[in-house]
Amino acid sequence: MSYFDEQLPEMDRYLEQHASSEPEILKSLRKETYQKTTQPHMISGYQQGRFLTIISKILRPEKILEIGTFTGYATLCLAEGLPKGGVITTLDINEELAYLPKKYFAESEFSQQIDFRIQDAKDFLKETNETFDLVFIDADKENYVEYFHSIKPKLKSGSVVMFDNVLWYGKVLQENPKQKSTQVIRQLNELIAADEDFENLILPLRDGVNLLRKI
Ligand SMILES: C[S@@+](CC[C@H](N)C(=O)[O-])C[C@H]1O[C@@H](n2cnc3c(N)ncnc32)[C@H](O)[C@@H]1O
Repeated sequence: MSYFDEQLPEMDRYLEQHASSEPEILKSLRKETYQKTTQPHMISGYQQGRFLTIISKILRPEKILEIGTFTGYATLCLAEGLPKGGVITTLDINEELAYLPKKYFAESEFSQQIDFRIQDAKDFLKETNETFDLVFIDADKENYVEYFHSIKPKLKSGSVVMFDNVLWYGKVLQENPKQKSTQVIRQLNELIAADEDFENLILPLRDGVNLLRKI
């Protein structure tokens, strides 16, 4: 769900009409996500998907990490920017839904470059010694601050991190939020803004993307 989608649907349509078109495989995946899942709004979708692809194509990352695969829409968008030999590791804890991303990953031209794991991201980040050029974090909001601390040592100068949903449907403006997720997202945005190891900007794209570059 995007801000414009709710507030000014005609602007949302205008934005889509004036962006690059979505590859056919993503159209099918989006359709099947809406048919087969109970929370299809979690999908990144058209505009954010094109944004992820462009960032990935600019960076040409050897190693991408995605936290929160869901049906694999953003995974395939990010994979479009991988150079030959590059790999995207994507993590999710939902085993029941895994058949869907698996099917589309296998069909895609990136099947050999996608490392899809059913694993809790907190465990993965504790175990891995890898470093990443591009990271997309789009999972359990309550753990966003923990993800920020654990991803930091796994970045190089120039690595890019994107946290999704950092406007949290506008709830970040609440001064004393009761919801834990809102509290954590507010804390995350403050931590990032104060961290001199990064330059960042919150893009008001869909539900807000905090875009960080490690200095
Ligand atoms: C918003 S969806 C991801 C959407 C996807 N990135 C896309 O663009 O279409 C969030 C996903 O995070 C997964 N998730 C939640 N907690 C997680 C955790 N601790 N580790 C890995 N994945 C998790 C959920 O199962 C869910 O599929």
